[in-house]
Amino acid sequence: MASLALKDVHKSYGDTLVLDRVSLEVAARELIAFLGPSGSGKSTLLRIIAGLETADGGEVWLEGRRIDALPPGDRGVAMVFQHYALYPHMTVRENMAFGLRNAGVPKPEIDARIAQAAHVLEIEAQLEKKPGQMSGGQRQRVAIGRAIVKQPKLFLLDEPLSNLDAALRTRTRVELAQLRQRVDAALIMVTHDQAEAMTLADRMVVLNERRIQQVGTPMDIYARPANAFVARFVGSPAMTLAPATVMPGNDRFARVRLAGGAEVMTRVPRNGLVDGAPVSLGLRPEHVSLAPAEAATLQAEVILVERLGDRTFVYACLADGLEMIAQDIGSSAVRVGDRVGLRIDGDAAHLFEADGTGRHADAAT
Ligand SMILES: Nc1ncnc2c1ncn2[C@@H]1O[C@H](COP(=O)(O)OP(=O)(O)OP(=O)(O)O)[C@@H](O)[C@H]1O
Repeated sequence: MASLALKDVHKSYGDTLVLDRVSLEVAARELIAFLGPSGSGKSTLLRIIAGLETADGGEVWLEGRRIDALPPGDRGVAMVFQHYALYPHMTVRENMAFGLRNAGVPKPEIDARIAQAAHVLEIEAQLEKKPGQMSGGQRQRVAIGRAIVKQPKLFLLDEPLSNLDAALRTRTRVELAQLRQRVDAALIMVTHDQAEAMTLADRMVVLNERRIQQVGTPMDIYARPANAFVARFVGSPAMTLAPATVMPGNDRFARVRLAGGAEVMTRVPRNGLVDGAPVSLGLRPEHVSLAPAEAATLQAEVILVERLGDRTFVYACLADGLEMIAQDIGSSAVRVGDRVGLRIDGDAAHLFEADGTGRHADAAT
C-alpha cells in the first residue's frame, strides 16, 4: 500500500490555476524530492498535504486513510519549515516538548521521545540550550527533532537546508541521508537545489507549469528526461537543445542534421520518425568533446571557460549562433576566443519533439 496518495489534486488562487490534477503515490519510507522552478507549486502542494492549505478538489490519502478534510494536527504529518521558527525563549527540550504537551502526551512519554530524537540527531548535549546559543545547523536539527517527536507517518520538509551556508549544507545533507535510515516514515522535501534532490531522493518529482512533468529516480530522470523542460532543468550546466531535422534513410537509428549542416547518428529508433521532421537534439556537456578544429565536423569559437578543478566546461558558439557546452579535462588549456572542433557522441544524444513536449524513446528504453 502506498504511504501517501494524491489523486487529482487541484488548486487555484483567484483565477490563477497553480496545481492542475496532480496525482502521485509515495511508498512507505520513501524519500521524495519536489523539484521545480520558483512558482511551480511545490510549496502549495506540500501545504495541501500538511493541511495548511485547502485544495479545490482531489483527494489526499495517508496509509489508507483519507486526510484532506482533517485538521493539520490530526493527519499524522509533521512539517519542517525553511525558517525553522523555534521559540527563542525556550530551551531545545522545551521547544521539542511544546507540541506534545499541547496534544496531552504524558510527561514520561514526552521525555522518552525527546531522549530518543536527541540521540538520533546527536543533540543530547544541546537540550538545555536556547536556540540563540546554537549554530544554524544545530537549530535545523532541533527543528527536525521537533518533527520526529511527533512520530509522524510522513515528514514534510520545505527547503530544509536553504538557510545553511555551503559547507554546512553539504554536511547536513549527509546527516539527513543518515537520519532517514533511522526514522520509520516517508519523507517529502521541497528543494530548488538539484544536487540536494539528486543525492537524497529515492525519486524526484519535477514540477513545472502547474503539473508534474516527470517522476522517477534521479538517474532515470537525468538519463531519460521526459521532455525538453526536464532535460534542461535537471543537470548542470543545462543540456544543449539544438534544432535539427530527421534525415531520410532506412537505417535502424535516426540520423539528424543540425541547422548548420552537421549530421549526427543517434541511437533513437528510426521508425516512427518522419523524413524531414523537425526535432530537438539534446546533448549533455559530457557527450560533447573537444577535437582539433580541422578534424571535427563542428567548428566553434570558445566564449566561456568554466574550470571546476576535476573538469572544465567549455561554452562554444557555432557559426549559426548555436551555443554548445563541451566537457574537457581539468587541466584543459582552452581559452576564450580559441577556435575549436566539437565532437558529438550521438549514441548518448536525446531527441525531443521540436516543441519540446515529448521525448523520442532511445534504444535503451
Ligand atoms: N496565498 C497565495 N495567494 C495567492 N497566490 C499564491 C499564494 N501562495 C502561492 N501563490 C502562487 O501560487 C504559485 C505557486 O506558488 P508556490 O509557493 O507553491 O511555488 P513554489 O514552487 O513553492 O515556489 P518557490 O520555489 O518560489 O517557493 C505561485 O504563482 C504563487 O505566486
